[in-house]
Amino acid sequence: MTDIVVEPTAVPPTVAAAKTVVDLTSLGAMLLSQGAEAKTYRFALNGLDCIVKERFSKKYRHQQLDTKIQAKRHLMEIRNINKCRKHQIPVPALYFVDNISNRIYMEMVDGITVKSFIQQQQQSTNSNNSNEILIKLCLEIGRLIAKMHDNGVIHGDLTTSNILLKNDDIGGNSKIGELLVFIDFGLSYVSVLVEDKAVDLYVLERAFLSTHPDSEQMFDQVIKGYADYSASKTKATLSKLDQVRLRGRKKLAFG
Ligand SMILES: Nc1ncnc2c1ncn2[C@@H]1O[C@H](COP(=O)(O)OP(=O)(O)OP(=O)(O)O)[C@@H](O)[C@H]1O
Repeated sequence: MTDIVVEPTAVPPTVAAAKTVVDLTSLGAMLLSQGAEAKTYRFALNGLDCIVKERFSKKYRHQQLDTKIQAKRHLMEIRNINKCRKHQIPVPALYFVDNISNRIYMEMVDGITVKSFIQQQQQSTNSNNSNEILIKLCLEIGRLIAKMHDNGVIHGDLTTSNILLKNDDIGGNSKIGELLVFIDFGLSYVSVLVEDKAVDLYVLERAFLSTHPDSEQMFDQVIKGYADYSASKTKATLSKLDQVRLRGRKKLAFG
């Protein structure tokens, strides 16, 4: 049986039906980054500026296992981006999905990572204004994560690199919350368990503290935003977070 791979180019379907997956760079895509599991390209999809995320094989893994893991992460990423979008949690729009090449063609967010933004603000000379902006930003991050959890989505890899901030006049910071976009849902899954929600927050806390010096107060604002979303819905998760932290400290101390 011949595999049919449909490439979203302007070529006629007879030409697009190919036995092998076409290298994106040969279609004019520009490689932006290569992570542990996927490559990210910038690509013009019939004139539409987009990002293509393509999962690649890990040669050290058993091939069948690798294919299974790739397919699962690809599927979870699509499913949970869609779920978030349905519930008005900001994520890129999905334009096209290819389940054979494991490629996701999505909206290109014109902006920077929250990681870079925090670093810029921490170096700013107007520290009062920067603090105010960072407080608003962190409150909103917390609120949106609570909303994601309330809708059953666990991100699985929350870091300040996996949240983007759209380019805008951030100096007029009243709408900073509207500029956030969550990406990288490859490790996401669906769960309503407080344990899973608490671990999701703990992963973000570790990322904050290891990436940004003196960020304890910023993370406190994330927690405040999370709690403010709905005290009744978030209370159990936040008390579980204390237990998860304790476990984390014991693990660090005793291995
Ligand atoms: N929709 C998007 N718009 C703009 N930039 C994006 C978008 N999606 C991803 N990127 C950029 O590509 C980078 C890698 O994307 P992503 O985190 O989804 O892939 P990844 O390979 O899983 O990364 P890593 O292994 O480093 O976690 C992001 O840090 C971001 O800079």
